[in-house]
Amino acid sequence: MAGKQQQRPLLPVPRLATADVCDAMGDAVQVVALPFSDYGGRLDFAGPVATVRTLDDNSFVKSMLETPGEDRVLVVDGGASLRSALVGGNLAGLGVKNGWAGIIVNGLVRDAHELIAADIGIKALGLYPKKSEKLGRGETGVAITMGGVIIEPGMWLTADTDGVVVTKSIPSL
Ligand SMILES: O=C([O-])CC(=O)C(=O)O
Repeated sequence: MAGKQQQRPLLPVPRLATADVCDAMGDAVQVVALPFSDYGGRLDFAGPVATVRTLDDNSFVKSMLETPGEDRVLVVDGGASLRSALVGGNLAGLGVKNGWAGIIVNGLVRDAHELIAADIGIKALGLYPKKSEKLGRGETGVAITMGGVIIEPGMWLTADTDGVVVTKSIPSL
């Protein structure tokens, strides 16, 4: 008897697909070309960008997530460091509580089982069990360069399982 074929779970249809944004807006779209994986409970998220730049210190990630998110996306340039996790279950929970749409980390995160249960988008380069320092290093509200793209606060970011794209303003398709 033939066994039942195992099917991969269906992905939700994005409200605004990054592929459609790319097709419709051409050169006005920049793809953040980094090998992100999804860790949050939301696979599909978008909003105005807020930025943090830091290295192995998540003080500013926390202080930003403590402010009202207003459906923004926090983009964290962690310098692609593989030495510590910049976001875990507590910070993800803060992001949910304060109304952030998502967190994108050019670096690592931890507490995968908590992140997946959090109603927020979280993309990062990978997982790592050790937390970062909290010594107040870093800056916020600055232009950052990630995946070959300059990302400035106030730009519009669209993310889904295909990837991450930024545009100067909200895409109109
Ligand atoms: O506290 C940290 O540095 C990161 C973390 O584990 C959390 O957000 O729960």
